[in-house]
Amino acid sequence: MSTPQSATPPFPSTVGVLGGGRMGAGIAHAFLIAGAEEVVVVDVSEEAAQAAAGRIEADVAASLKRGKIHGELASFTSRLTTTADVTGFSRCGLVVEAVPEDMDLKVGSLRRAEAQLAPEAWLATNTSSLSITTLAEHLQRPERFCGLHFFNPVPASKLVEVVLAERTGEELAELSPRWVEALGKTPVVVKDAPGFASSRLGVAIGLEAIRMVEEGVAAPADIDNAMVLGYRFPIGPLALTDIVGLDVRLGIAEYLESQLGERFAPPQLMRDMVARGELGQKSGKGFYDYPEA
Ligand SMILES: C[C@H](O)CC(=O)SCCNC(=O)CCNC(=O)[C@H](O)C(C)(C)COP(=O)(O)OP(=O)(O)OC[C@H]1O[C@@H](n2cnc3c(N)ncnc32)[C@H](O)[C@@H]1OP(=O)(O)O
Ligand SMILES: NC(=O)c1ccc[n+]([C@@H]2O[C@H](COP(=O)([O-])OP(=O)(O)OC[C@H]3O[C@@H](n4cnc5c(N)ncnc54)[C@H](O)[C@@H]3O)[C@@H](O)[C@H]2O)c1
Repeated sequence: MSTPQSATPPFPSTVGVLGGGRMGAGIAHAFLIAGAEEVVVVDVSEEAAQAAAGRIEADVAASLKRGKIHGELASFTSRLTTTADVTGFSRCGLVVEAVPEDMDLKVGSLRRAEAQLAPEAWLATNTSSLSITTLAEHLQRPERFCGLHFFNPVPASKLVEVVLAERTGEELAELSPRWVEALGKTPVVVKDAPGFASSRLGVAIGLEAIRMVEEGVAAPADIDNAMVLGYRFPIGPLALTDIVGLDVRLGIAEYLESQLGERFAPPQLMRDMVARGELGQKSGKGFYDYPEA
């Protein structure tokens, strides 16, 4: 996958990202390497904003090393602003929200972002599962809001789900898939439904794999190998849960349980691991160990 770098990308020239964690950093990286004039990442504190800058720089450096993009590191990072000051969004034509998967937190964060935006600017959420229609009910301009669901790891993923809510306007429905294509990715347009087209299936497999560990059916590596070698998954469901983050998947599962019933009830083992801080790759321990984290 090589990313096009056109002089005038068909997305707003200044893009904001709210929450510069695993996904926010990836989203910032995607817009930077596709030619955004400026990407403004707002996180909860100056310290968190600094950490976001480090993640984005590492993503850009990895893409350079892999030969996916060309040029000096500074030619990308000089277009990046990371800050705790949400007023930076006032110069953005599009803001993508990527704070943790919690309805109340997302509502508050989206409202805070929208309050800074020019009336003609667009707003999107990277939620994995939450109802875009419900989120939109809390906004002043629901017609300028949609879901842009990026996949992890963003630099390696070719997919973005575009989720259209009941009140998403026609102009945004037309524009948003074109933005995704300009990032060198493929848009899949889905109706607003819990877990959309992807998380509902992906989380179901991940939760079942955790229940199998809980029941002692097989060791994590054997469950993963069964799916990698038997079903040709690129990575096993437990290794993937470690990459996504157990806390992230727990948030998604809790919401899907509330909407779709007990088949999405998070296993006790998952709750216990999250309570112990075993969040996967980012914390150094999940179903596997990551000594370098
Ligand atoms: C929870 C949410 O709501 C939804 C989600 O996001 S769920 C998670 C979905 N994600 C997945 O299922 C991930 C599936 N697994 C994978 O894609 C792969 O296993 C993996 C990319 C994680 C690692 O793959 P692996 O083979 O070990 O690494 P590697 O061979 O180096 O990379 C595979 C491809 O990704 C590219 N890539 C990986 N990291 C990259 C990076 N940082 N920058 C640019 N490209 C990268 C590689 O260049 C390679 O592409 P190529 O074949 O065109 O050269
Ligand atoms: N991890 C994944 O694989 C994945 C994939 C696709 C979508 N998502 C979704 O993306 C979102 C973020 O997930 P993540 O994995 O990047 O989480 P993360 O924990 O890595 O990052 C969250 C970031 O948000 C920041 N934050 C918290 N509260 C904030 C606030 N009030 N204002 C601004 N920033 C705030 C945190 O400091 C952190 O930097 C979630 O909705 C998740 O469901 C995650």
